[in-house]
Amino acid sequence: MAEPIRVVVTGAAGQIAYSLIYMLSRGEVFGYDQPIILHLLDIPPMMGVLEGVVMEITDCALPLVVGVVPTADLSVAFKDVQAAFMVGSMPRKQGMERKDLLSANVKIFKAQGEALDKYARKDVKVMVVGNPANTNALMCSKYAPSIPKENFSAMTRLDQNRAQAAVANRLGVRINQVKNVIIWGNHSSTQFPDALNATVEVGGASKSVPQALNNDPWLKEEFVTTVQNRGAAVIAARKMSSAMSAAKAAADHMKDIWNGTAPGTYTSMAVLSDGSYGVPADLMFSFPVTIANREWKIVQGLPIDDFSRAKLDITAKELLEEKEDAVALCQD
Ligand SMILES: NC(=O)c1ccc[n+]([C@@H]2O[C@H](COP(=O)([O-])OP(=O)(O)OC[C@H]3O[C@@H](n4cnc5c(N)ncnc54)[C@H](O)[C@@H]3O)[C@@H](O)[C@H]2O)c1
Ligand SMILES: O=C(O)C[C@H](O)C(=O)O
Repeated sequence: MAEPIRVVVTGAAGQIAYSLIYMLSRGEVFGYDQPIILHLLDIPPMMGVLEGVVMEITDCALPLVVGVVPTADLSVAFKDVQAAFMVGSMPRKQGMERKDLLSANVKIFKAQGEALDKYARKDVKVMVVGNPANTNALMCSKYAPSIPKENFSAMTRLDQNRAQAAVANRLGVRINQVKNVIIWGNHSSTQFPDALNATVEVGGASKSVPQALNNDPWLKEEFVTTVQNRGAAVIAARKMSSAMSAAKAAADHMKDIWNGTAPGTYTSMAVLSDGSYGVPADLMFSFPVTIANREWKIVQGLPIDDFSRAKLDITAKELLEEKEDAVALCQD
């Protein structure tokens, strides 16, 4: 058996963690032969609840879990971790935009960035789930200067999964027949869900999604707004934000970092912009990426027409504003 790896989940007593921990513990992310030591971080008032989660992990009798470290201490939580799921933060309530959470949450990511810098392995892969995820990830990496910036990403995989499911549904095909749906920009209602470059497999042949849909106006209208507002729709229905689907997306995201993307396939994640597609540099912007050897590369050369250009610019502008606010908040 391989040596165990240390994996931290923050917000470990919360909703998303409750589903995510089980997926990690089953081997769905790091592999069915990879033992893990789970570091579970939450805040002091949640230690009693976290104790219950630890009891349940024990009672699941999962052979890959060779250690569990519940803690409210950042120096313990981040010590020697190789993978970090940064979930812990406040979720939004009905009527809020995700960026309304910036003042409540960004300082959490500043403090945890500093702790990652001090205690984690330098090759740690850090994915941010807590909202506003892109800007939290940017600030987390800024406060962890000894860890390569490329090791930080923020999750837009839930949006991608939503978009892929919506396209598959519209076409009446199975989810795995649809490939290369892209989420551009912010994990917010300004994101641009783009199926214009996506493909669908029908009867062994690959076809472009716009072609398969006969250039249905749905693709540039209802599809975009439905995916942009899906998080709010779940909150309106559940009175709580998405958790099972968010945990699944977090597992998908880290699994792709760990194992790479399949040939001919790309995935979306928010990574540090290098100016590709005219997006300002130094923003955590969701791009299509391919991954090999645990390193991502932004997919280059996709066609961007005037419609897409306008959408990319709107979401980049929002991220620039969030960054400015976050920098100011972290200086307080
Ligand atoms: N990126 C995405 O696609 C996506 C999807 C769903 C939810 N989210 C976000 O994920 C976050 C968590 O959602 P949830 O439903 O699990 O919320 P939750 O309230 O159920 O759980 C959050 C947990 O974080 C803990 N926490 C708060 N401050 C902390 C800190 N400083 N250190 C460690 N833990 C801390 C809380 O005590 C709580 O146990 C929210 O910000 C939510 O908006 C993001
Ligand atoms: O929408 C939210 O606030 C939660 C989450 O980011 C989601 O997309 O479901």
